[in-house]
Amino acid sequence: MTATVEVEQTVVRPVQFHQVGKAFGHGRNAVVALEQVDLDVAAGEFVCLLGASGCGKTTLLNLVAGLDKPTAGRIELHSSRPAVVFQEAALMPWLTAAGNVELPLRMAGVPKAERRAKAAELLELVRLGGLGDKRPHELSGGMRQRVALARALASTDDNTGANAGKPSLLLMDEPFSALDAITRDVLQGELLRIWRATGTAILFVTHDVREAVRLGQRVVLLSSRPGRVVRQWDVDGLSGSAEVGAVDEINAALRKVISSHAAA
Ligand SMILES: Nc1ncnc2c1ncn2[C@@H]1O[C@H](COP(=O)(O)OP(=O)(O)OP(=O)(O)O)[C@@H](O)[C@H]1O
Repeated sequence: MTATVEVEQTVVRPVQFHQVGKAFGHGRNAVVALEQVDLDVAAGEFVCLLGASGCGKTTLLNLVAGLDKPTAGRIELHSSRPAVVFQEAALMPWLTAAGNVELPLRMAGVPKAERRAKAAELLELVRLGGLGDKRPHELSGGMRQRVALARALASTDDNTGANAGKPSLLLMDEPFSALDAITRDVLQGELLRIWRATGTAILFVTHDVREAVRLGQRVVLLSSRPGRVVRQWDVDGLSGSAEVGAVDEINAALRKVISSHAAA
């Protein structure tokens, strides 16, 4: 008699949503922001989350970041501490650029010399080498977002203690939408370079279909309130007419989602 041993191939997924719901308030006045959301992000994957205004994108990121708790379903997190990059850089104005990047390392108890070296390395990565002693008001909007990105990478890079061996996950909430078109275009390219260099998974929220298709490997469309996953597209490596075709198709689906909500 032969025994069969089944070896389970477990793919590490930094985050997995199982039928997640989130309601604010109670009873008749409750606002259901998310309903039955099933979503996962693989290690190193770049996922863009798209949806109309108010469909629950920020709520979803807040749940992953642990800033809020679901009211239904379950979220499995298998990543080092996720960090969020917001629309506004939200830097500490009294700290230098390097001091801001060092902050999460300081809070994690990383010794001074080590965190200085790490901050310098990350500022190089976001092409701000040599500007570590500048304060936020001395930097442009695009530069401040680069500092915010370096700070988030410092936070997710913590691979010690309970985080050892876990994949990193970066959460980005419309990080470039307050920037001018040229700076946005440059930073999108920079983000792709940094994503490839670091291998971190990214969950990126945007309103902009073009941005989602340019950056993401997968685009996930949420319905209008309550937010649910309506459709997903594999957009990895698209270029030329295939990229334009994907943008048109996703734009049409987004418009449909928005108009069905408006008619409700
Ligand atoms: N703390 C809260 N209390 C009550 N309602 C909330 C709260 N936070 C969010 N909401 C509601 O939940 C819904 C989803 O909000 P959320 O900010 O997640 O949407 P969004 O898709 O990120 O919107 P936008 O694209 O405009 O930033 C909205 O109707 C919002 O008013």
